[in-house]
This record gives sequence, structure tokens and C-alpha cells, in this order.
Amino acid sequence: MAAKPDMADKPKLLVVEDDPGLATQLKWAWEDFDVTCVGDRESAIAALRQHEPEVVTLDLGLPPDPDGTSEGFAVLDAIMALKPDTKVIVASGHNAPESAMLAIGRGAYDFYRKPVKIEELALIVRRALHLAGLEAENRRLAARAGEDATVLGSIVTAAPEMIRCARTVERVAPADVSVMLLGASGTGKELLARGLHSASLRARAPFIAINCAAIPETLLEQELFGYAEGAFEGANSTREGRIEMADGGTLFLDELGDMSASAQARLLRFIENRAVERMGSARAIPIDARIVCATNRDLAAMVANGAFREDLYYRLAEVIVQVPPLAERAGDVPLLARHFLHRFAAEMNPQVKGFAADGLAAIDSWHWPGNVRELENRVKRAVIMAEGRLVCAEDLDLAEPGEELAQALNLKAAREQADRKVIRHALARTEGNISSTARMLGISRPTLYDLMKQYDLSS
Ligand SMILES: Nc1ncnc2c1ncn2[C@@H]1O[C@H](COP(=O)(O)OP(=O)(O)OP(=O)(O)O)[C@@H](O)[C@H]1O
Repeated sequence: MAAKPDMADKPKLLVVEDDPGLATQLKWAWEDFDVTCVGDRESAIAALRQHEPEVVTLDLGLPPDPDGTSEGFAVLDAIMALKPDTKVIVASGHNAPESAMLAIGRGAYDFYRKPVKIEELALIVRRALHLAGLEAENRRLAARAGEDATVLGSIVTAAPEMIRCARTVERVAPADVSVMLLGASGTGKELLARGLHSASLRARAPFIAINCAAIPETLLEQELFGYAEGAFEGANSTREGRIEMADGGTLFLDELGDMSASAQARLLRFIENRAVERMGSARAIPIDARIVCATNRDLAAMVANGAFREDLYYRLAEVIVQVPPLAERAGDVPLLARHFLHRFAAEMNPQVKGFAADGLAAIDSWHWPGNVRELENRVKRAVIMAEGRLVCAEDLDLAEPGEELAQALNLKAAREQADRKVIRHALARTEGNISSTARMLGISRPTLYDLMKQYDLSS
């Protein structure tokens, strides 16, 4: 015996009709629907809540106002408020032909004329159902695309290279191993470290980050290990270091390659003893912190030439994760550009809605040596600069230095233009960090300061 089609498989139709004869006629006309018939506002809303129908046919003339439209509109408004994706088809009676148009203005999908022609109504109902299905599928896909475009919480990517990298981080997160993130500046190492912490069992404890390159060598040890009162001149009170603050949580050591030999030795002692000694104090304070570190230097080479301790290296690099540069992540440049555009437009310039074609082309052809940080800064600046709805190539200021030089007045002017452009780009890449900019340009900090003064550039 063939199984009876299960009601659960059938699309749901709610018929709101106060004429019992007509309601019965409609009910039998829809064999392939799971039909519910009701005759007033209260039961219509109750049925909506209970069955969540995809499609509703609604007679606007319902009791206690069967000759008017007030009750019908009240039902329509309630449906639009409770479940706005419902396709409502209203009946337009002889007495109020204009009400059909009003109903569409208030969210109804379509209307039919009374007296009802079942075939005509069937066509409208089926089309509405088809559309409801398409819309539901679209919503599902959009939600999935949203999920897929971010990994480890906040990392926007669709590139297999980066997804693999994030998945590795996700997999090692629950194990209490040390993780070393290797990759160029601005590739998202800190974001990955934060993602790792959030995915670990330590998520509720603090995530403490310290950038070893941003703190002068002499202060780094104080920052990391803290100090006791009187440890040195000016130490008027005892201060806990970052390692202590990370107790129970994760300590993120950024730019690890910039750590002095003395700080390296102290760090190794902390790892071996699982305890810190504040500077100027012999008391060992037990600390349980997981270390995640990152560097854009070639640490293996630094170990080979003695600039970085080998024993420390192996303690910190139980798992090594290579973070690919942005230029090697297929499809990520336009994806991230749009992500940043929408974020910064919402924060700073809501009239901006997207990229002009030449803007997208400029983004696409740039090689992004400063990686995601450079892209983020460029788009931020462009959103602020944009005058219209679309960000164009000019707002992004991405031309190669060479392109404009051919038109320069003379060699001196050309050199100056090139200097300005290269310095501006380097500053954008490092978010105005003078030491990193000088290192990137292969000049000393004083030389960079001089040039910035000469060209009237600010960081
Ligand atoms: N995949 C991504 N999705 C969204 N934002 C990102 C992504 N990658 C990086 N960013 C953003 O780019 C900026 C730079 O990232 P991050 O600081 O993590 O890079 P980094 O590799 O640690 O850089 P550095 O080596 O210079 O410290 C941050 O503002 C970060 O939020």
C-alpha cells in the first residue's frame, strides 16, 4: 500500500475567510497543501503562530467589520510584524477595490478579485509559494556565506590557504602547547592568537599581548616580569608584570625576534620553572600562562647565527603555524576590501556604499606588501576621503611611485616625489610606527625624522 503523503511534507496555507461555504470550497481546492481555515483575526494570528504558513489568503472583510476592511488590515499588519516573509494574498471585494493596492503598500504579496476563480487563485498561490521557497533558500545561503567568510571568530577569509591556517590554530587551541605564528607584518598573526585564546579552555581568563619591538629594550623586562619596590631608581612601588597578568590565560609575545638576550634568558627561566621573579625580588610567584608568540623575522636563521636562543626557540615553537601573505590568499583582497569598506562606512561615512569599478581594479592590481593592515588602512582612509557613494581609485591613492615621475619637473622634483610616496606608503603599512618604517626603508630613525620634516609628512 502506498504511503499517504505526510502532512509535514506539504507546504502550509492559511485561509482567512469568514464565509464558511467559501472556506470549505477553498480548503478542498488545495489538495497538495496542508490547509488551515479560520474566520476571524484572533484565530488567524493563533494559526500563524502555530503553523507558520508560507502563504496566507486573506479576506479583508472579517467580523466584527465584515463590510469594511479594518479587521483584515489588522490581520495583515500582525502577520507583517510577526513573520514578514509570509506571502499574504488579499481578496479584493466589490465594495473596496482600492483596498487591494493599500494592502500591497502594507506588505501584502498580491491580491485576487472576488468572486473567487479557483484556477486564477491557484496560480497566484503557487507562484507565492515558489517565491517563498526561493527567498528561504537565499536566506540560508547568505547565512552560510556569512559563516564561511569568517573563521576562528573574526578572521575574514575565503582562501583555502588561510582557512587551513585558521583550522590548524583551532585544532591546537584546546591542547596546552606553545604556538609560534610566523608571517609577514600585518598578515593577522595577533588576530589568530586572539582566536586561539578564545577557542582554548583558557578563554575566560585574560589574553595579555605585548609587542617586544614597540617597547625599548631596557623597559621590556620590567614590563614582562614586573619589579619590586626599590629594584632600581624610580621603582617607588611594586608592579606586577604582563606574565603575572596572564595567569590562567594566554600571553601573546609579538615580534619575539626583537627580544634582548637578557630578556630571552629570563623568559626561558620562567618557562622552565613555571614561576616569575619580579626584578629586584628573589620570590618566585607560580604562574600558569600559555605562551603564543609571533614574529616576522626568520627566527630559524637567528637561531643559526646565535641571535636567538635555541633552547628557548624549541620551548616556544612546539607548534609552528605559517601565516600566508595576503597576496597569496586567493580571493581575499576583494573580500576583505568590501568587509572593511562596510565597517568603516558604517562608523565614519555612511553615504559610502561600495567601490567604483576603477577602485576595485586598483585594489586588485596592487600587491599589498603591507598585507591586511595596509588594506585596512587604505580602505579606511579612502572611506573618509570619498565624496560620493562609491570609493574610486583616486581615494585609494595606490598608484606606483614610478607612474607619476615621468611628468616631474626635473630629477630633484622626481626624487622628492618618489621619496614622499614611498615614505607615505611605508608609514601606512606600519600604522605610523617610526621604528618599523625606518627598518622597512633601510634607513635610521633620525634620517626618517629628517625626511619627514623636510617633506612635511606626519606619522
Ligand atoms: N583575515 C582578517 N580579517 C579581518 N581583519 C583582519 C584579518 N587579518 C588581519 N586583520 C586586521 O588587520 C590588522 C593587522 O592584523 P594583526 O595585527 O593581527 O597582524 P600581525 O600579523 O599581528 O601584524 P604585526 O606582525 O605587524 O604585529 C588588524 O587590525 C586586524 O584586525
